Amino acid sequence: MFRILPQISPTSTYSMSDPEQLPEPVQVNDAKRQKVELPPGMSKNAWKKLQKQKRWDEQKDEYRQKRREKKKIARVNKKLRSEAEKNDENYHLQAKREKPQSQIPSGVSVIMDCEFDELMSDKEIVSLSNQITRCYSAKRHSTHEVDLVISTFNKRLKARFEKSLPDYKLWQNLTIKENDTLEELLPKDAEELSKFVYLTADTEEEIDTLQEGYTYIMGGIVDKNRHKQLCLNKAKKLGLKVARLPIGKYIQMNSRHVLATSHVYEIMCMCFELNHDWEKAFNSVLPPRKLRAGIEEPKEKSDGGSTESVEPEDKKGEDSSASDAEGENGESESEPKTSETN
Ligand SMILES: C[S@@+](CC[C@H](N)C(=O)[O-])C[C@H]1O[C@@H](n2cnc3c(N)ncnc32)[C@H](O)[C@@H]1O
Repeated sequence: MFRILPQISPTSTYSMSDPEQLPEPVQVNDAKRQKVELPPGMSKNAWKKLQKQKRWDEQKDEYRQKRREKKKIARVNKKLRSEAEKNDENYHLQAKREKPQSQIPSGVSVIMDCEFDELMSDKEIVSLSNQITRCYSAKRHSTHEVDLVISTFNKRLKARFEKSLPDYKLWQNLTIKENDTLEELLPKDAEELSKFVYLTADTEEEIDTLQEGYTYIMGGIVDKNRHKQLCLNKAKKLGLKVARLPIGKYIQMNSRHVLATSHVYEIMCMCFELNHDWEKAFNSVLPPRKLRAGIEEPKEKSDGGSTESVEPEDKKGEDSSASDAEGENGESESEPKTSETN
């Protein structure tokens, strides 16, 4: 029930008690461009909100039922996948590794550039924090020392660690730069700068070997590739070389070649451990369900593709990654959205 109020303009002089003087209902176009009568006194926005609420009330049971079914299917699939992965030897290469007594210097450094706080949702920040934890674990278990620096470790990312993993301050062999941005960490000398390479899937330039004396930069962002060419453009602005991992050369994937940051770091560690055998390194890190054996790869769409990026699975007991926690469209079930435009 709503009270019908007349629309009063500053020049109106009619009396509220005289129904004869009430203004005519206003005609508006609804979303389907049909003319509908707007109750007098009700704004177009309020009317649209009300219609949306009505639609939601009518459809919510069906929506919830569908969501329950989808979750059930996802649970079954997850179980099947994890059983398949249990039997995959390559994938367990890295999981089975013991922490080495000492590490062989790799001569390579990695920077995770976390200057993208504003571009992520809270769930994506949680996922990124889980990825940093995975990188730290990979670093400690690697036979080779692959130096890792986390730059611009502040805002919600830092808050997440303070709240859920306060022990991170005791982590050794990982350099956390709270206030230094990537730009501030780069050398001013052009020759030195030429040994810094920003890794991105958005280039045709491909890495052959990880070169001693080089620093490889990874974008510390979880975005399901919403922000196309974000890191490529940042690298160009900073005058950095760019390169992608040689995925297509060695393996075939079910989805686009955009990997999660932690997978990229883990692959680099495994590459040293496996005598620069990229194929083995990819197979030991990427879950088998993401790989395709012997099937010809379809051409990627020129707009950057529409398939999902590959997120690492979160460990048991940790928060789920953004891709797991969100619905297919990243929406959550709640009231209908009211961000209508007029
Ligand atoms: C989830 S991706 C970020 C995607 C983001 N839209 C972008 O512009 O890069 C996280 C990071 O992992 C690294 N990465 C992902 N896939 C890669 C690939 N195929 N080759 C090289 N680096 C890759 C990049 O450094 C990238 O910034």
